[in-house]
Amino acid sequence: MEAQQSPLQSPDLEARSPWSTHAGVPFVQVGPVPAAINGTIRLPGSKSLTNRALLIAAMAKGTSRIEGILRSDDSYWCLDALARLGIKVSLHGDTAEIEGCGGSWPVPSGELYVGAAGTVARFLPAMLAAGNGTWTVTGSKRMSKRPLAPLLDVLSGLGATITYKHAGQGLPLELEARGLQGGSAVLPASASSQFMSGLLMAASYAREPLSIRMDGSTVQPGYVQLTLDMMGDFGIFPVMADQGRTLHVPTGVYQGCTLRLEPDVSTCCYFWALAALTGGCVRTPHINAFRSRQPDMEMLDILERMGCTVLRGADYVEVQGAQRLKGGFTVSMHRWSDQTLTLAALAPFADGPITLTDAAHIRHHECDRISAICSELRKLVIQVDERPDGLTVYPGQPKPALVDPHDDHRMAMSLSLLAVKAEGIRIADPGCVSKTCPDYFERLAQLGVPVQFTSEGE
Ligand SMILES: O=C(O)C1=C[C@@H](OP(=O)(O)O)[C@@H](O)[C@H](O)C1
Ligand SMILES: C=C(OP(=O)(O)O)C(=O)O
Repeated sequence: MEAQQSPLQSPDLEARSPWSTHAGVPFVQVGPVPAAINGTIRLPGSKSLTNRALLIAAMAKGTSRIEGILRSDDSYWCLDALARLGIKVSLHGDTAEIEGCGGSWPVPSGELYVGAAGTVARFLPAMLAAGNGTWTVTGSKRMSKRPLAPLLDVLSGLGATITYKHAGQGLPLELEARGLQGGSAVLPASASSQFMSGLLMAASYAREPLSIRMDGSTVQPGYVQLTLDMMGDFGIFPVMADQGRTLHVPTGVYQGCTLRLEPDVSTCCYFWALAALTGGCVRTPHINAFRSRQPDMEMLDILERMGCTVLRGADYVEVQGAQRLKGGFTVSMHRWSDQTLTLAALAPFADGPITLTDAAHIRHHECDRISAICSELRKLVIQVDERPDGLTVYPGQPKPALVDPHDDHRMAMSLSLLAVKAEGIRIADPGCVSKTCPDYFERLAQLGVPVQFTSEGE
């Protein structure tokens, strides 16, 4: 029998794009798996790389060809905003050809909707501010509550005029752009690395060189490195100083180029976890295990620590599961916090408790992720201790329940991992995976995981 339920949160369906899946499907029942899961899974490009590449290509001089883009809600809203700005993009499957505007947006006014995409909400305002025009920027209900003020304060200091449409310094807002002055800026980076990435991407279009100092301890600094790498691909090379805390960005215009994007390592992690949980073997091609800079590559070290075998190649990663997963350790999630939920879902099946720390900022992601995963694990009768910056999950066998992903793709994908090893777990609102992996449940099914979409009462 399912445990007693609390009411489900209603998702913000306006943020689901034409690329989303499972509209109106209330539940999905996943698992249990009858045997080890073995297979090869080819995933599309990283969300982080896709939205960086699309936006930088739009600002560049000349045409860019971006191969292997992700087609999901987050990239849809990025492309939608670019179309409204007058950028010509042609899409052929997973290849985008983009005619860059060289820094002056062809349509200098209008309304731009960023959906629930943190990458678009934090990168686009900076890139708009580097041009000339007046735009209204709106986003999903949750995105309107997520932190944005530190970036907007710096953009105002550099020349933009920002008017907030609601109380507080967030979306929706009107941004009047007159180009960015150069000079120096101090950017608080402890709530999100995306502020720094956004400002960096726009900085070379300032009138003078801009030096940006990161204030406080930067969360997930690896994403700033991804930004610097992508800027380099388009010909702009900031210089680091002060042990990486300050970046000097020269003036200059991005040059259009051709790029093939690496698959999304954050999404790979769910499939690696599937191998770990079932004692199976999952291979993900086209990841360079020695050179990939995607922060969630750190998951592989933890899977090894849990007893899995990881094969690393120049063009693949393969994870082989363990007979019994090992626990009894603490991990700092400061550098790769998107996988906090994945580890919390693996933890009940380990032989000792697992403590996840240094992730207070994920309370401001797609939902309050620490509170949400604790509440859903408790519905499954798994013992958890919640702390301000993380949680401890104790070993246990999940009981049947209906669980709520809180309109968060990573909650849904992580809850599906718990369901793989238990009877009778249903997940509400399966379509929320569309933010980064619209065909997630179909991919599980292709690998042999029982997946059934159901409606109430079935
Ligand atoms: O720059 C990026 O592409 C991202 C940065 C991180 O966000 P925060 O630094 O806001 O935590 C990460 O969680 C997100 O999924 C992607
Ligand atoms: C935090 C995430 O996304 P966003 O880019 O919206 O911040 C995420 O994908 O886990």
